Amino acid sequence: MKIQMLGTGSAFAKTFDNNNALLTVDGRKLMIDCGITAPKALFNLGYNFGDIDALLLTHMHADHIGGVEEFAFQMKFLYGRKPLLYVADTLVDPLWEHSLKGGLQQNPDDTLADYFDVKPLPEGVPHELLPGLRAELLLTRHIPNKASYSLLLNETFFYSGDMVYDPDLLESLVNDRGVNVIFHDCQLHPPGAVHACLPQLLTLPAHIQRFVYLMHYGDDQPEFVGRTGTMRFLEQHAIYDLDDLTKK
Ligand SMILES: Nc1ccn([C@@H]2O[C@@H]3COP(=O)(O)O[C@H]3[C@H]2O)c(=O)n1
Ligand SMILES: [Zn+2]
Ligand SMILES: [Zn+2]
Repeated sequence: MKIQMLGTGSAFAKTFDNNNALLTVDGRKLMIDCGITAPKALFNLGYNFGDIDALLLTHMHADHIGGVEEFAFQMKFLYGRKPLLYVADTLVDPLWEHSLKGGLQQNPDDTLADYFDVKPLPEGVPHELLPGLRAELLLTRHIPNKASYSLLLNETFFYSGDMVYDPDLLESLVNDRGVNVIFHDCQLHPPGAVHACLPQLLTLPAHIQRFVYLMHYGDDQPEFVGRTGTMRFLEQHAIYDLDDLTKK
């Protein structure tokens, strides 16, 4: 599996694009989240929406879903096909009713299914998204009373949707489930009200920090290089082979 971050920025970052990712497995591509900057980021990297087989959404903030309307319209009117859309079963209805309907609805009975092959995912149940790519959604804490999901990919790769610091979860993923790569959102400055912040992540024990790669950071990230313990920053646009990350 290869993973390329289309962006590694926080919601308000301007020098980094939204924290969205492109996974390639056996020649097929799945996007994790599709924020406001995703259409331009894909274009700048030489891709287009026609290259994408499936989209997986973590939660309903614009840096994660703000590009979905363009994705849907391009697939319908430029590429003439419905991509797979994986989203938590609890978010299917709000995604359409609260975020997409205003732009995408053309006829009164239009739904998300007019644009996507919608695959609602229950929490905690592993599912094959593409051949060779399995995912389990984990409900993780982000905004009170607003569902947000993190991802356990192919059993050992944890990818945080936006989430607060949850050391118990990280400990149990590593100790009990064999997770050996953790991509984690990281707010550089405290307090970590809705995201884990760097001072909190720096308190993780060394045997966890060595698996952690930081993403979803602010524009002043360059000032923090070398100040992240044994955790490393992900670089947007770099292509990482998961096998290489697990060997480090
Ligand atoms: N209760 C909240 C809600 C939102 N926010 C900020 O708005 C951003 C929305 O995208 P995000 O990536 O989840 O990061 C959120 C916070 O920066 C915040 O700081 N506190
Ligand atoms: Zn975000
Ligand atoms: Zn968020």
